[in-house]
Amino acid sequence: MQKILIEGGHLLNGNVQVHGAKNSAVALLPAALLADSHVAIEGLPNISDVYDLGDLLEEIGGHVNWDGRTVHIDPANIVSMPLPNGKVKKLRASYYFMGAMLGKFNQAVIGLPGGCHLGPRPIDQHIKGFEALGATVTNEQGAIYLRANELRGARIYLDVVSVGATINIMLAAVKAKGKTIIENAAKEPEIIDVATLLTNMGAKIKGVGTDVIRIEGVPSLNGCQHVIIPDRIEAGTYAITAAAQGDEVIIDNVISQHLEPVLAKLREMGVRIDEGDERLLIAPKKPLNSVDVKTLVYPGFPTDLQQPFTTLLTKANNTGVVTDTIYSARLKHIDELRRMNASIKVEGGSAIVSGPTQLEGARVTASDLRAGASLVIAGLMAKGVTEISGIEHIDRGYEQLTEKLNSLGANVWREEMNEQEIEQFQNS
Ligand SMILES: CC(=O)N[C@H]1[C@@H](OP(=O)(O)OP(=O)(O)OC[C@H]2O[C@@H](n3ccc(=O)[nH]c3=O)[C@H](O)[C@@H]2O)O[C@H](CO)[C@@H](O)[C@@H]1O
Ligand SMILES: C=C(OP(=O)(O)O)C(=O)O
Repeated sequence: MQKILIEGGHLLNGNVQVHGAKNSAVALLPAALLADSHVAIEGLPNISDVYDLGDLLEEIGGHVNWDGRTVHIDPANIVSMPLPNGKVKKLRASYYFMGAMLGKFNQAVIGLPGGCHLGPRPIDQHIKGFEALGATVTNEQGAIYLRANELRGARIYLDVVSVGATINIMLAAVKAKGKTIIENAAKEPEIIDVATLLTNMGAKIKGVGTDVIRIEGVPSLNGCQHVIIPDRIEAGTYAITAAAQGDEVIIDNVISQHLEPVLAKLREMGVRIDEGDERLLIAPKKPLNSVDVKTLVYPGFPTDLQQPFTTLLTKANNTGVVTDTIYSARLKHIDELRRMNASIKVEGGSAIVSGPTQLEGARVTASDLRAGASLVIAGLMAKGVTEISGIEHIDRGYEQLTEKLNSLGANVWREEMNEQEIEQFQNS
């Protein structure tokens, strides 16, 4: 087990390249099993969630070959094998095997998903959608059993705007008989990316990117080639990092429209941002002003950047209020930031950050992926050395984080934890 160490205080300069979107990748891989022949997906990130999903595809008979950042999936021998345990429990997106296997085989047995602990993360809207399409869904000893004689298109209104439910229902509906309409659908760019893959496979989907998606079922789907979109959350993390500790940082492979609410908030804080062709230049030349931030469904401010942004606010003048309306309990980074001298109060579900404070290096634990990112940014800003445990969460979503930061001038490294540290971490 490893930890990340950061010697803070170095000013960051230079270029950083963004990888393919984690939250697309983790849906594109299960979606590929719906095809009858070879699917190639280009630009995948080297992160543990992606490898775990590749392993799950192989467990059910898929042939998965990596050629650099391109994965080739031959789904011809995939069978409807139950996936009740093992890697499905490691990540959230294993739930996409429910929709994809139900769509392909009219049945699936998938363990309840893992992923970041952000408070309750129900999947009732996924199940509502599967049932509307004609499936019987039961929860037996922690695994979801889905069975249908045949899937039939239906009109499904989502009670909650959900990325996962929108994609999962699309995956199940593309081969259902007749028309499916998903109302109150989520509009995230990753949903459009998955619909693009499915359309290239021969699916008939209209309206993605709006809150009404219409799907006309087709009997079969073919193989295809697909290029993944850039990861807006990784790009946003580097934009926030640059605002916190940068001189001039250029972020390459960005669709800046995907980051509008984050760039707007950074500009409101006084950060200079130049938008170029697939790149952003971030240059925080002046003292930062605090802002309030409220997370919302896309195109609002993304919950996945709330924790990193909270860290940035510790450097700004005055008080900023951060409210996460998607995951009100996504606050586990706050205690760790306080250990580093941040002045943050939690009141009524909002984090009230008073600044500016000089953060100080400390031993802290990443409880989830973006809490990890927020602590890394804090470590870069802090005086002294910060030690972060729980970094397997960070590796779920950030490729070569230490290498990328060091290329910008940071001093970040990994070390093996000793037995006592592992014990402390496991008891924390
Ligand atoms: C793999 C992946 O893409 N993960 C992203 C996805 O997670 P995920 O797809 O799990 O998140 P959802 O969009 O489904 O969740 C949004 C909100 O809806 C609630 N909800 C969701 C489903 C449901 O059946 N019932 C229900 O009540 C959730 O508790 C949450 O409050 O979107 C989240 C919100 O942008 C991001 O933080 C995650 O990074
Ligand atoms: C919450 C996240 O991921 P997951 O849904 O995969 O746990 C995230 O990417 O911030």
